[in-house]
Amino acid sequence: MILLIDAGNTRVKWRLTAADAPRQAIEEGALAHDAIGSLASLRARYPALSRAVGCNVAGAAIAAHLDQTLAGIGIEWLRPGANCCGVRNHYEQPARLGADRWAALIGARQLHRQACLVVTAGTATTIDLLSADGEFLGGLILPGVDLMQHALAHGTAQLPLAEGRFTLQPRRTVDAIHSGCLLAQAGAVERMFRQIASQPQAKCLLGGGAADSFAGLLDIPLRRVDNLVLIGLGAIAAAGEIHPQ
Ligand SMILES: Nc1ncnc2c1ncn2[C@@H]1O[C@H](COP(=O)(O)OP(=O)(O)O)[C@@H](O)[C@H]1O
Ligand SMILES: CC(C)(COP(=O)(O)O)[C@@H](O)C(=O)NCCC(=O)O
Ligand SMILES: [K+]
Repeated sequence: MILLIDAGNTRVKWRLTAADAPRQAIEEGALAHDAIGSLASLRARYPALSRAVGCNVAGAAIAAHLDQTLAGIGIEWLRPGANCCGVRNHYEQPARLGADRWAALIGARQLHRQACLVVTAGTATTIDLLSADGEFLGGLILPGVDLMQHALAHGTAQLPLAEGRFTLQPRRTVDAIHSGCLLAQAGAVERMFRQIASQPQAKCLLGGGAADSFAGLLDIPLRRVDNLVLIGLGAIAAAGEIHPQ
């Protein structure tokens, strides 16, 4: 039994799987950073749990807390490399790519073996290009929806942090902010998708906590897939492409 862990800047997503069936969740969940300790109960409830494979982009303190919580098992942390599970990493410095982005690309490759735009709407939004041959060609990082709205509220005198409604012709401040932040996300996605739109069966795979806030604005071939990172980690673990520390 393997515990897959995706430690993002807002939430830690986790999935317990059988070693030979990484896509079937025995149990899964998402935790706020201050609830990481609750993962310790999995060891008592699942004595067969023998491995943990994770990626962390939330900093060393979160990694240390997870390592401490799962000390009896030992977490094998993913470090992006040049190649893994049929995906080639064209980042100038491959190891500098976010491990979540790397795992999500590998997860996407498991699900769609044509040209693909891998979009994760998390704390930040990432928009990554994967060729039909599994080449990671590069991608964007932009503030997530929430971060955009917080930036406006904190960076200006008059803009509130308040819920607005989406409209194409906003006539209220809160709607202007909400609509601007959502269209910024959708615009970046649709603009990047143009690079692969003409390729056969090109598709956008969209996941992440904020995905549903703008998925409906996207006028491109789309598949909503949450937890691409966990799917990728499962594939990496099953392929033996992550090496115990
Ligand atoms: N229902 C929602 N509508 C819009 N944004 C949401 C919603 N639920 C969560 N979010 C946002 O999603 C982000 C967290 O998503 P997640 O994929 O867990 O991020 P990360 O991987 O960065 O931890 C946060 O910015 C949060 O505000
Ligand atoms: C861009 C990210 C912050 C996204 O993380 P998240 O929003 O999922 O917490 C993360 O992938 C990261 O820290 N990347 C490292 C820099 C890079 O990918 O170039
Ligand atoms: K930072």
